[in-house]
Amino acid sequence: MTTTSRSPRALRDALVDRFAWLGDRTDDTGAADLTGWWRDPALLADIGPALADLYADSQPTVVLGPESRGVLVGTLTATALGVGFVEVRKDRGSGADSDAWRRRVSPPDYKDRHVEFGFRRDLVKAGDRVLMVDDWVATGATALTVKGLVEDSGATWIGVATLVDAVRESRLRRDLPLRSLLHERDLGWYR
Ligand SMILES: O=P(O)(O)OC[C@H]1O[C@H](OP(=O)(O)OP(=O)(O)O)[C@H](O)[C@@H]1O
Repeated sequence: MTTTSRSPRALRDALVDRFAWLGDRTDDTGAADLTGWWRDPALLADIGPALADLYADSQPTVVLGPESRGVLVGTLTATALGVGFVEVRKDRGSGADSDAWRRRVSPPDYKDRHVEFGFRRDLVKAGDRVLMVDDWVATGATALTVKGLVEDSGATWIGVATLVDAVRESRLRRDLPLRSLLHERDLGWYR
């Protein structure tokens, strides 16, 4: 267990309080303004430990976070766990070191995009136990693609910890598996 300064209920209330919707909400995460969460020092300190606690008994050896906000919340979580962190880069393109890079293209995400995700092969190895962390999960395209990359590497996949669960297919919660601090409906809007 890591340590948060407040109960899960109080943390959820603080996240809801600091959250804002922008625009007309037609753009899912594009209309969700999470920036208030990072501005509150006490909230910033609690987010990593709270995400880590979602998988308290799983003993990850590394945390993976996709660009861009997965890098922010993933780093907080890895720090709370005392393990290292791997950036999962998007649409990195080909480079001279392409053999060193593990890549997969996603199915359509919440913006109907096919995104290429990747990380350096030597950063995730067989024997690692991998926790993925992100701010928001909608279609699950990002999470499923990262899961595939981890399986390609021979490492053990634990699951996904996210701040907000906005999944459209509930089977994803079991299949990924996915655990969250908030559901989209806690933020005052639900399809
Ligand atoms: O479940 P999915 O449909 O895959 O959507 C979830 C992803 O979308 C958001 O990232 P976004 O693509 O907006 O990237 P950004 O953080 O770089 O803005 C969010 O941070 C997740 O990574």
